[in-house]
Amino acid sequence: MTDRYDLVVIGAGPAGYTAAIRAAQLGLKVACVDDWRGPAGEPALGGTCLNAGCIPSKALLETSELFVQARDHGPAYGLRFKELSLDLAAMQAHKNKVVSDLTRGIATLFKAHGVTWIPGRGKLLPKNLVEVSGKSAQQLEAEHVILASGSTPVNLKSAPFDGQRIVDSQAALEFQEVPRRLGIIGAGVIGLELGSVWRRLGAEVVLLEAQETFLSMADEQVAREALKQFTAQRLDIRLGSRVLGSKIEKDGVTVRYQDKSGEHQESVDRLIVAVGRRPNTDGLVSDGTRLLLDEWGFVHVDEHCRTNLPNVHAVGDLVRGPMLAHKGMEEGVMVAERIAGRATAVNYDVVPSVIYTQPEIAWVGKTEQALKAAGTACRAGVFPFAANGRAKAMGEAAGFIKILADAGTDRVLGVHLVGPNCSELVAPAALAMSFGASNEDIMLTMFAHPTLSEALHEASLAVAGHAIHLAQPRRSK
Ligand SMILES: NC(=O)c1ccc[n+]([C@@H]2O[C@H](COP(=O)([O-])OP(=O)(O)OC[C@H]3O[C@@H](n4cnc5c(N)ncnc54)[C@H](O)[C@@H]3O)[C@@H](O)[C@H]2O)c1
Repeated sequence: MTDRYDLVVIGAGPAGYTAAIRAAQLGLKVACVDDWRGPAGEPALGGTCLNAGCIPSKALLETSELFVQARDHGPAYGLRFKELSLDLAAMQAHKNKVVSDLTRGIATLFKAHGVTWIPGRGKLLPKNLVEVSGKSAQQLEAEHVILASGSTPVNLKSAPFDGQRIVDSQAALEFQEVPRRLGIIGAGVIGLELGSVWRRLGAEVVLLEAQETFLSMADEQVAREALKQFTAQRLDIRLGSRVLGSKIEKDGVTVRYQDKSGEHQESVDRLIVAVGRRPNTDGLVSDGTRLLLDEWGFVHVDEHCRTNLPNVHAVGDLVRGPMLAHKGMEEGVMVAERIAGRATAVNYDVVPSVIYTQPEIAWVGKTEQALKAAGTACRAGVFPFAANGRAKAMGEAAGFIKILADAGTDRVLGVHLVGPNCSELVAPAALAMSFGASNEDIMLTMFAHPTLSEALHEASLAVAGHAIHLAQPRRSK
């Protein structure tokens, strides 16, 4: 028998489950097909983000940061304890509980909204039929289909995953002991976050990064400050290092790489490969279904996430743009609303990015170098956390907030942050930008004292040349 739905979503990561819930809220009959299996082989909702990415990594980042705070700063803050030790099994158990609570939460939300969850692998056939394989094998008829099958880590030929010594970002969350020496290929978002976790817990960490420029997607001033802080934490970041090959030994891995000075070799206990992710399009559609991909292998879509096939949309990591859960979620909402007849759009100019290291790195809008390259004249205001009372009280006064405003119109074009809680502080900046705020709008807003967010206010005053808590302000009216 073939069940009929208004909408079938393939993939229950943030983009897919959000689309399914929003469509159900709008009165559509919705099914969501997903093949993720949890640690005991049970079907689990939430995709990579909840099960093996954003959420578990944040649990480990939080605990490892608490450990460092207590070990390195506790005594200076007047905290005395006999001995601080790490119970890695308990740390992992905490992380696993956070994950299972949240994935079960999605199941509850599906139930509450009347979304039918079908565990199994979905494949799009011609005429919007969806074939589900696995235990619940069946065919579904769909008026609309949303493809949201996500992405998987890129496997390098020079260092292929073996699941034990050479691992991807998922396996790197499951280490049952702290590696003595950890190698990471790629000093991007994942490399830096996972490197931070294991460095804080005592591992020596070497990151091999092919690019000569550190964090080339970030504002240069932010990247420079972050590199300074990470180097002080003894994250050994080697830029311009191209991996040539690797060899798994009895008790570790040897990596061969090349930089300007020649060929080198590095021996580590474990090697994490974090060189990007690729869209999951393998087996997503049948041979007879002519779904158009772009030149990088992403599903080709327009600004409203429409594919070349009638009534078939694609969202999240499967399509162009940054591979960020929140970008996928907004696309999911947009597509669900458009299917239900609303004229919703995503504002791709205001997508916040965050790297959850310590200090945290975040930005929204354009970098100073991108504005320069485009010939857009802008005014910059920078305010350091060293002059913010709350950051001082927290003992986390490194970093700054930088605002870039159009020199002619005063409109805020970019906000760049490095420092404590910047993952949260980027939200008011994104809010201001999504309302098309001018720098003066931020200047005229009252911020609570003493808070970290005052640094955002002071950065806006610095754009105009009169930050209150800067010793050497520019003279201005
Ligand atoms: N906090 C977050 O928002 C978050 C967290 C995790 C992942 N993600 C997303 O997931 C995706 C994947 O993350 P990622 O860190 O793997 O990718 P990334 O693109 O952020 O970083 C990969 C890095 O690997 C380098 N690289 C590529 N090939 C290499 C090679 N052969 N040798 C050495 N270096 C090499 C690249 O130059 C780049 O700096 C990204 O799009 C990222 O934005 C986001």
